[in-house]
Amino acid sequence: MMLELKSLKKTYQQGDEKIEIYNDLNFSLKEGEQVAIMGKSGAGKSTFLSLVSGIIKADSGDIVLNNISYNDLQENELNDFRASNIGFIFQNFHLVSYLNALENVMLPAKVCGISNPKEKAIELLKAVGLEHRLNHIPSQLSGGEKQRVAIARALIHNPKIILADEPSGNLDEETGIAVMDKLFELIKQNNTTLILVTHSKDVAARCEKTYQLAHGVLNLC
Ligand SMILES: Nc1ncnc2c1ncn2[C@@H]1O[C@H](COP(=O)(O)OP(=O)(O)OP(=O)(O)O)[C@@H](O)[C@H]1O
Repeated sequence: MMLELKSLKKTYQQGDEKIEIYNDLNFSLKEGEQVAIMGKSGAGKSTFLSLVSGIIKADSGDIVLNNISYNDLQENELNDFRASNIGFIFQNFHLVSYLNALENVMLPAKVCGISNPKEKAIELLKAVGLEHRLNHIPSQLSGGEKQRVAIARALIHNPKIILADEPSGNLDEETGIAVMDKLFELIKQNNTTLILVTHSKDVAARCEKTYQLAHGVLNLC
């Protein structure tokens, strides 16, 4: 297995109250698999992605990605591991506002010390149809263009896995479809593993499997 979540327990403290999100969450994913996660608002989908990314810690249990156990890593090791192994695509794009499209895409490659970041970034921006927008900063790009920059950025360091949180959530239907077409084309080319959180059945249907998260359990649909 490429990714395993073993008996994860996660609670949040809200004032005096403890909210339990998962008590015993188990999940596994093979390399190159694409899965969608659906579920009601508040079910814990974003929490799931944050745990897999190592940004937040579980109360107990373990996550193993590519044979590396998160429990065995110090915080700085986990940060390095995340930077080189995981790509992110968010609903709100999360581009750096003062960097142009090319510089935004080059960022993860620079962090990971990948060679020829500029050539690779240009290649990916061409692949998402943005070769004419290399020098535009985010405020000069449309929503669909920003999301395509975010897709190029998520792929530049050849991550083992991409975590996408409502990647087409802020786009009109037609643009959302075009952006998803591009994402899936690139992911299949590179055999990249994908976990995609979405409220859209159409987007989920592009994945090989769909899980429903409810009451702290992931059920295959
Ligand atoms: N840092 C936090 N502190 C306290 N409670 C939190 C925190 N983050 C999330 N929660 C709570 O945990 C629950 C799960 O949140 P999460 O964002 O994972 O849900 P979600 O399934 O992604 O929801 P949505 O579809 O609305 O984005 C929610 O009830 C939320 O209020």
